[in-house]
Amino acid sequence: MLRRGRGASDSLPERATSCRSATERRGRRTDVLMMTPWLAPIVWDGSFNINILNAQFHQRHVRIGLTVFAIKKYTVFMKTFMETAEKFFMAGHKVNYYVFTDRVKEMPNITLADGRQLVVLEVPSYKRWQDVSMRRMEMIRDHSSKRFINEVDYLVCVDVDIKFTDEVGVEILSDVFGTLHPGFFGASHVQFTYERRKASVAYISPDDGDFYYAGGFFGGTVEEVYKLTNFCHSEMMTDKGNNIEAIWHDESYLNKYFLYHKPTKVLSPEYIWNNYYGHPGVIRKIRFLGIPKNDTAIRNK
Ligand SMILES: CC(=O)N[C@H]1[C@@H](OP(=O)(O)OP(=O)(O)OC[C@H]2O[C@@H](n3ccc(=O)[nH]c3=O)[C@H](O)[C@@H]2O)O[C@H](CO)[C@H](O)[C@@H]1O
Ligand SMILES: [Mn+2]
Repeated sequence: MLRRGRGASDSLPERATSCRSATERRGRRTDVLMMTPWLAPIVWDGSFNINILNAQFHQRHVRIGLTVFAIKKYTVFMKTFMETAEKFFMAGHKVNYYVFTDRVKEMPNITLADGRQLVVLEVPSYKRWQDVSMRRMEMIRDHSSKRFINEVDYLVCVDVDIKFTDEVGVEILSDVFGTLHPGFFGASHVQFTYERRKASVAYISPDDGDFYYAGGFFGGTVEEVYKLTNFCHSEMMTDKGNNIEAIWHDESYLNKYFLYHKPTKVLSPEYIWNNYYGHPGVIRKIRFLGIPKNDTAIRNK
């Protein structure tokens, strides 16, 4: 029988306090922008309670696909990428690694935790590194409709020359999300390195723009990632037909997409940091860190 005496009501404040305490102990973030002007959350350390979020996503039995490309010499990054992902990426959830490569034999042999599997997808390579980078959009699009839609709920699409250095969990998941580029989160939109030549379909006027998003970390539901990658690939093909290529390749087209299709969640640069930018105080956690590479030694090889 349901008791409505003192005992029951006494336990309520206690439970409420324990839910609030994690955020309250750390204090509210007043040092960073926490919400976009279209009311999408911006995810910073201290802005969420991972236990509540984990419980919600476990209830939904969510399945997450992590797409990564290791074409030609970039296979050297795979071991560290996988080892650190096993430690920090979506621990405790169902994860499929989708690794696109032209060198299947060079894939590392790593023991995965329960509920996680590696799917190696053999794909062609391109001569120019810019084409390798840009064609990711086409390949993610094609596999989204053919395969990913049947296997996972969300896709997270990232660069390979990176390691996980702290937890990246379900707090990032939303219909469609992008990540603030570490070089521009404090900058004004006129300083963003959007494509500024009107001849390119990736052009963004100096009057426009919300944020500058990094090409190396975006995602969303499979349906939304299909729309995003389809847009970016089609726009790249239009430019190619007109003999123009946007200044920062896929990243420029991604920024154009997000200008007109606002992300439903925005990740702080904690999720794509690079030590090249030092260590400002607002970055309390570095979760995903670029590995310094010698571009001339590794690109186009
Ligand atoms: C962290 C970040 O935001 N990175 C973006 C940035 O440059 P990056 O300088 O980080 O580009 P990059 O050299 O890492 O290339 C992008 C990705 O393409 C793949 N790759 C590339 C070449 C190759 O031979 N083999 C291969 O596998 C690999 O997964 C790599 O991580 O700008 C690029 C476009 O200029 C992309 O938008 C990247 O996502
Ligand atoms: Mn990279």
